[in-house]
Amino acid sequence: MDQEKLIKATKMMIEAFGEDPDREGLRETPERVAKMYAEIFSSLDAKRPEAVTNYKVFHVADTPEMVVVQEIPFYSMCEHHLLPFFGTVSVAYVPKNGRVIGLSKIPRLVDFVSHKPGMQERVTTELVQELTRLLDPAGVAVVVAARHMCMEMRGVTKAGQFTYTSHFTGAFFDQPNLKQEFLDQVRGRP
Ligand SMILES: Nc1nc2c(ncn2[C@@H]2O[C@H](COP(=O)(O)OP(=O)(O)OP(=O)(O)O)[C@@H](O)[C@H]2O)c(=O)[nH]1
Ligand SMILES: [Zn+2]
Repeated sequence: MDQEKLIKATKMMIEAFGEDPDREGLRETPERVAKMYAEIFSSLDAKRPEAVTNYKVFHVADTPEMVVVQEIPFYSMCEHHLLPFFGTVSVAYVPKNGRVIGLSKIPRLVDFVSHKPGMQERVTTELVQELTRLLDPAGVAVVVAARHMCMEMRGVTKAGQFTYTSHFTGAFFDQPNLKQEFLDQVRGRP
């Protein structure tokens, strides 16, 4: 990420607001903002989740029916307004041939797909795609519940609403009872 450019752009924005970029409270703001974007858009630099951590696959003798990780908090930025959207992601997968992944890798994948400018729909589908690529499970289920600051602090200004998105593949798509079991676990828990 081009830190110099971000520093210059932030200074220009402060000037465009009609504010004084040299006043005490704002003097170091361009540097802070540049560092902040490097952090919250870290996936633009990493490009692939494997650049941040390994995604070792483990083998277990008895394959569980499904693995569920509930309500993983996430923060992202909408690409339309560069304002935050945030909430929780619940993820489940059905292992194939005893293949499982370290549990912490699922929140790490959530961070990877959300640390760039995006849309809630893409957080949802990219998470499914990455888990499928890394583990090749028999099915993946993802439900995202999020609040969008671009709908709360500006524009339509409707506060406190959750937007839900979901994506189901493989066994979750083919077997309605499995999908229902997952939904029963995450329902009403935004
Ligand atoms: N589908 C989807 N839309 C989003 C997401 N985040 C923001 N948006 C919407 O993106 C749209 C951008 O629409 P535009 O008409 O170009 O922007 P705008 O004039 O600022 O729209 P308003 O928000 O209605 O004032 C808005 O309707 C936002 O609510 C998201 O994650 N998914
Ligand atoms: Zn927006």
